[in-house]
Amino acid sequence: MVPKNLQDASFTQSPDTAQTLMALMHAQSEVARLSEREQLFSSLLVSVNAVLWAFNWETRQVLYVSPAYERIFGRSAGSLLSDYNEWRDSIYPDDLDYAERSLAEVLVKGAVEDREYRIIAADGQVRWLSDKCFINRQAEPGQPVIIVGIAEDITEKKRMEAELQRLATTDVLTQSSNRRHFFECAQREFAQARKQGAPMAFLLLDIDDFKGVNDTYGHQAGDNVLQRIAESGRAALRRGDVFGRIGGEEFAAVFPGCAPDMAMQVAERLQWQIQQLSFSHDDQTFGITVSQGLTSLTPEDDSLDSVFARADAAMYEAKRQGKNRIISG
Ligand SMILES: Nc1nc2c(ncn2[C@@H]2O[C@H](COP(=O)(O)OP(=O)(O)OP(=O)(O)O)[C@@H](O)[C@H]2O)c(=O)[nH]1
Repeated sequence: MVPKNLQDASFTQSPDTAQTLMALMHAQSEVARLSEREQLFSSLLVSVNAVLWAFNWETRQVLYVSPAYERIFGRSAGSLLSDYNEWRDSIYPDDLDYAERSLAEVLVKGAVEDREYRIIAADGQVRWLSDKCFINRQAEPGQPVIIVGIAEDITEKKRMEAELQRLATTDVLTQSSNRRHFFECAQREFAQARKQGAPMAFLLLDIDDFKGVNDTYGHQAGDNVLQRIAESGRAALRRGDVFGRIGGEEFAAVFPGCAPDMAMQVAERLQWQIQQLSFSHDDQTFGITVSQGLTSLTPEDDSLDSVFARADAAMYEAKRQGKNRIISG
């Protein structure tokens, strides 16, 4: 029998017994060391906010999933271990095909580190995951293919990215596209229309005597006018149209697939809607008008610049002719 405290054991017995006791002491300290390490690993796995997982590709069995799975997915790890379809069921339906295809890619590539897809957590919330996966390199030849992975909740990062994108492309005052974003989108529509030989109309809109609005009613009232014009502009658009504020009191729109007479109808409706707007400042009410320059893509247009220049000239012609009108150029 091994003494209770091996350290205190007396070594007055035979050399064999002493050796056995030494081996037992060593084994005991090894067990203590391993159990310490296991505790360390398990506390690491609990605190890491990412799901570590292992998957047997051949048997389609989830072999291991770390505690963060239950936190992020809101589902039971036990159910996932007994049925891999639990994972498929939690994927956002539009992303399921991509998530499965990119998982299979790991067999060819050895590692897939740019997988991002959405899941629907048990509470109904949609979350974004970055789910990197790797072939287990330590497997012996002939052993089953094990895929290991680390899935991180990147919902907040995605939200911040979307917010940054919105801030970079939106005019703060009117919440319309800013100049740079408008022209990026317009350029894309121009290239598409040229490629397909489809019609496309371009509209420029400039508020009449806007300086007078600021001077008479104040900058705040001027800002309000800009916001209401932007609302009218957005309301006049169909899906796929592009609209933005491209200067102080200047707005622009692109109507892809829109023939000239249809574009004129849109501009006339917008002109009328803006004429109906009524603004009040202290006890005064006032209205505003706009001048619009309209043009359409021609076979000679080899860049958006020439389309823009024609719309600009038409808009200045509208100003020259007395404002509050639409000129087609
Ligand atoms: N309130 C407000 N005013 C702005 C903003 N950006 C530009 N403006 C003003 O827009 C006015 C533009 O004046 P002008 O270029 O003389 O044009 P206009 O008075 O509309 O004259 P026409 O274009 O000839 O009809 C200036 O008074 C600018 O200060 C803005 O963000 N808010």
